[in-house]
Parts: sequence; structure tokens; C-alpha cells
Amino acid sequence: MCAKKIVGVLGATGSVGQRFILLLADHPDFELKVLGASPRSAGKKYVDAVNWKQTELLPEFAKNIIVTECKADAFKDCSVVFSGLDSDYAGSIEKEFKEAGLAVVSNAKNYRREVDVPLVVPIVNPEHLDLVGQKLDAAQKAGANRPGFIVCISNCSTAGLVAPLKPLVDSFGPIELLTATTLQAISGAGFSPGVSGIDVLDNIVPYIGGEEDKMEWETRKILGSLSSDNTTVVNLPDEDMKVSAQCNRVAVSDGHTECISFKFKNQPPPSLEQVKKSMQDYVCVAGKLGCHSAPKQTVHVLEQNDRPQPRLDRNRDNGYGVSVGRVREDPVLDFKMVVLSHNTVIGAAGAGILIAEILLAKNYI
Ligand SMILES: NC(=O)C1=CN([C@@H]2O[C@H](COP(=O)(O)OP(=O)(O)OC[C@H]3O[C@@H](n4cnc5c(N)ncnc54)[C@H](OP(=O)(O)O)[C@@H]3O)[C@@H](O)[C@H]2O)C=CC1
Ligand SMILES: N[C@@H](CC(=O)OP(=O)(O)O)C(=O)O
Repeated sequence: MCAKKIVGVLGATGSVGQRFILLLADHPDFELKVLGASPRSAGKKYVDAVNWKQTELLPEFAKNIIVTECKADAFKDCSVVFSGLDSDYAGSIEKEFKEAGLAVVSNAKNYRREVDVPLVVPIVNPEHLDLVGQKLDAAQKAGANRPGFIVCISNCSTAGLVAPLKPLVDSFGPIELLTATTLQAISGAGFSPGVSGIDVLDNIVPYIGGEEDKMEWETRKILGSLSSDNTTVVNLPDEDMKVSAQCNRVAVSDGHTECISFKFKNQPPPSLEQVKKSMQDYVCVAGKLGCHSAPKQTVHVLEQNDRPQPRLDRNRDNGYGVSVGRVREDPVLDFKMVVLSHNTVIGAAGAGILIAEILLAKNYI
């Protein structure tokens, strides 16, 4: 059996960072050895630096790791560095890591819109990772050192949205119009400082800065394709995917719910049964590659009329699967349904880990 690859986490004390710690405990391919956070946390044992907020206990292996500052040299033995950094700091830190030849898989928004940076939801568009393969090949052919690279994970609401859309677009062609109204968990707002109790208790906050634009834009990149030479991503044109999002913060701990309606470009549309079957039958590439964290069922189509619900359904396939329910015809567009995804698993840390498993399966790390 091959030795495990050493990996690190930047932003290890945050909402996403804590989820990385949980998901990397006892991982068969990766051994988490290096934890980075702000200068406030650096130099402390992880157990003393972190304000642990997960419902599972802090894994033993992480407790005594000394948190380091986010400097590339401290991570030089890592095959992959996962980033859960605050976006105010991610830009410069991730660039330094990439320039030091490291492979960075990032949750931050900073590089998502670069045409040569893959924006990947691993259960949807892992083929965009071939941008990395192309860069590695080109460097090898030129006799250059192995280059570092950044792979971006999408916005968490966008991840939940595109998972059921992927099989629909593959089966029935473009979705011309889509509206999404989200009900987003408080863990999505991070822990420093996070959403205050007085703001969210007995309340709904109908604004999440930047979120609607991210959902409307990132969807078209993720469902887009690679250029013929695998060097850039070509976004879907506006006429093949026009998204309108309205984003709300609700008093749920984990799990983003999205009420969506959509219309296909090709008319007449498929039947309701065909739509459900296409989502239910979808098998993601990570599953076919045998990746450890790949969901057994990528999209769960629920028939009970009061599901999905965050507390009951967010952990399907350990949070790597997405649930849809209330799939029905829509009197204005073609269909409507409710989508639920775990925002810090398939929307963040879990997505990063599954991306790294795919990079490993493709020999890119
Ligand atoms: N939460 C979610 O569901 C999702 C989050 N994201 C993105 O992931 C990233 C992390 O989000 P989240 O975990 O929610 O945020 P948190 O606020 O919970 O955590 C931020 C992390 O950044 C670290 N940090 C802050 N300042 C610095 C600094 N100067 N140098 C180095 N590290 C620093 C913090 O360390 P310290 O504790 O020492 O201050 C902490 O570990 C963000 O970019 C976010 O947009 C993406 C998708 C989903
Ligand atoms: N904004 C998301 C989480 C997040 O940080 O997303 P992004 O990485 O796109 O900024 C939420 O509040 O649930």
C-alpha cells in the first residue's frame, strides 16, 4: 500500500477549517500534519487556538499540532494545501504558496474568476481539473520544475445548485432561465465573527453580501467547458443559463436550502418522470474513479412532500450527496423543486478533499 500523502490546512481554526479537521481524521489517502491560521493563533497548540464549534468532538490527532503562520516554507512537504482562509488574506497567501510550487485547493473566492483556474464542484465538473494536467505536462515537456497551481472550490450555494442541474443539462440541453431563493445556514457566514444570535434568532436576514452575484456567475463557469487545448474555461453563454438568485440567512446550523424554478431551452420540455429519473440515475465521475469520499448516490430524489429538511437530510452520503424534493411542474417556468446541500461538506471542505482525491487518481499530485 502507498504511503499517505502529507497535507496541510490554511485557516484551520475557522468554520471550513474545522470541517477539514473532521473529514481528514483517518483519511485513507491523506495525513493532515500542518495547520495554519492567523498570527493570533500561530504558536499555540490547535486545541488552545481553536474555538471548536462542531457537534463531533475535536479529533485527538489534531489537538497537539502547533498552529503555524501561513508561510509556504512551513507547508513545503505537503502534496496538497487546503485553504479555508478569510478572503481578505487568501489572495496574497495562496499566490505565495502557488509560486512556491505547492498545490492549493481553495475555498476562498479570490481566484474563482480567472480563466485558467479551474472552479470545481467535484460531483459536477471534475474534467475541469485537466487544466492542471495541461500545466503539468507543459512544464514537464519544457524541462521546467513542477509548477504550483490553485484549484478553486465554488461558493457553497452554487455547489448545491449545480449538482442536480448537471444531469438535467446533460440529458435535456441548456436551462434557459432559472430562479433560486436560498435559505442559508449560519455556519456559511464563518466564525470570525460569524452571525450574532440576536440577528438570526426569531429572524431571517434577506441579504448575504456578494452571494447572489456569485451564484449567478459561477454557475455558468462550472457548467461551461474547457477550450480545445485545455488551457482555459469557456463559460456557458448567458442565453444558455440565465440565473436569478435571492439569498437569505436563516437560523439553521448547517445545510443550505434552495427553492428553484427553471425552464429548458429546448421545448417541449421532458416529462416530470424523466426529470426525476435523470437526477436519480446520475453517477458522478469521482464515484467511477473509486474516490474514497465520493457519494454512493450523488443526487437523492426524495418523494415525501415535506423533504428535504436540513436537520434530517444534510448528512446523506456523509454530506457529499445533494438532496432534492418537491419536484413538480411549474405554472410559470417548466419545473420547480427544493435542493438541500451541506454547505461545509460538499459546499466547502468536503469538496476540497474530493477534489484532492480526484487529483490523486489522475496523478496530478
Ligand atoms: N463557511 C462556509 O460554508 C463556506 C466558506 N467559504 C469560504 O472559505 C473561507 C473560510 O470561511 P470560514 O471558515 O467560514 O471563515 P472563518 O471566519 O470561520 O475562518 C477564517 C480563517 O481565516 C484565518 N485568518 C484570519 N485572518 C488571517 C490572517 N491574517 N492570516 C492567516 N489566516 C487568517 C482565521 O484564523 P484565526 O482563527 O487565527 O483568526 C480562520 O482560521 C472564506 O474565504 C469563505 O468565503 C466557502 C464556501 C463555504
Ligand atoms: N457566503 C456563503 C459562504 C461563503 O463564504 O461563500 P464564498 O466562499 O463564496 O464567499 C454563506 O454565507 O453561506
